Amino acid sequence: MQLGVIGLGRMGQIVVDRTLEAGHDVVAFDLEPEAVATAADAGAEPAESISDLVDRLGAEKRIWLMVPAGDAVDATLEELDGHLESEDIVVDGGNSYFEDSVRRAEACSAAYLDCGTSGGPAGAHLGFSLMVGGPEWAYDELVPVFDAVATGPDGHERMGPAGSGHYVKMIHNGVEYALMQTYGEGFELLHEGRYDLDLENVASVWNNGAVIRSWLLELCEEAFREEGSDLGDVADRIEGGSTGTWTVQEALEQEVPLPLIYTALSERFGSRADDGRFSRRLASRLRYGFGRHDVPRRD
Ligand SMILES: NC(=O)C1=CN([C@@H]2O[C@H](COP(=O)(O)OP(=O)(O)OC[C@H]3O[C@@H](n4cnc5c(N)ncnc54)[C@H](O)[C@@H]3O)[C@@H](O)[C@H]2O)C=CC1
Ligand SMILES: O=C(CO)[C@H](O)[C@H](O)COP(=O)(O)O
Repeated sequence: MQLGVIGLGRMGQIVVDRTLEAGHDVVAFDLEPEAVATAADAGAEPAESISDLVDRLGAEKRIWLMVPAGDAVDATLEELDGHLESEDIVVDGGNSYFEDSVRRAEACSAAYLDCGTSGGPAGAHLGFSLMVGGPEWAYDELVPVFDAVATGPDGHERMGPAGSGHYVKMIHNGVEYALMQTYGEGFELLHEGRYDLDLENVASVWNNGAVIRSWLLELCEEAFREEGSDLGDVADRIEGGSTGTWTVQEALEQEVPLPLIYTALSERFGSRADDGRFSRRLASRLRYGFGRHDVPRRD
């Protein structure tokens, strides 16, 4: 099969490599010429623009987008518009908002597959886990590519109609936030607690047979090995947050309680207060108000 890949960053390059390794042909484009050169070194046919990429693809075009979620997806689809027919297939493998994917599927002249992709660049050697939404015929047609990009045939599934792939990935990310938060809390208590513990050793022993073993826990072990038990100079600030925000918004709309995911998201927002949390400062001042307790002051 011949696949066009647009967006050759951390994730897109892996899509290129794995598709080539499985014996397929790849035509590759990115706004950054260096990224296109890297894909060409790996064996892909380089394209100079999106219309050049389209021209290099055969009659039935299969195109995988791996650009940042949001405007970049719309901009790419706008450029593809006019070059696509109903027998063509576009896959969006990024972390797009599922309602955007429903809208794009309706507007796109080709069959549109929204594909939630999990595994991250660090898991690429195993292949990804792919959650796909959209028309069944298009999913079936792309099975050889999904087999290549995923861990294998068990690493991808069609979830349902348009939007369902990105919907499942959005909630996956909410779970990811909460798991990271709970490992963080456990290790914080171990770090602050009664014993002087080597946290890499704790993570390692937990990863060998413990109920709570997982890939994220293996990554905790790696973090303590590389940064030390006190996490060295890693700052108390967590970026990201869009997929977790969408998960919480959806839960509010569906009236489904998910306090753990909400708390994990709140911790991220709280971590970004430059000057300490206003709410905690007010609570401290109120303790003086009612109890004449001392108020710790800034220097
Ligand atoms: N990094 C991760 O752990 C994961 C990322 N994702 C999602 O995959 C998508 C890509 O992520 P990354 O590869 O990490 O981002 P990245 O920032 O490493 O790569 C994005 C690439 O897209 C290119 N690009 C941007 N706009 C473009 C356009 N209009 N036309 C052509 N190329 C364009 C950029 O030049 C860049 O090379 C995002 O939606 C992200 O949320 C999904 C799962 C895991
Ligand atoms: O989808 C992913 C992992 O599964 C991406 O790494 C995503 O960026 C994680 O979300 P956030 O940036 O909000 O932490």
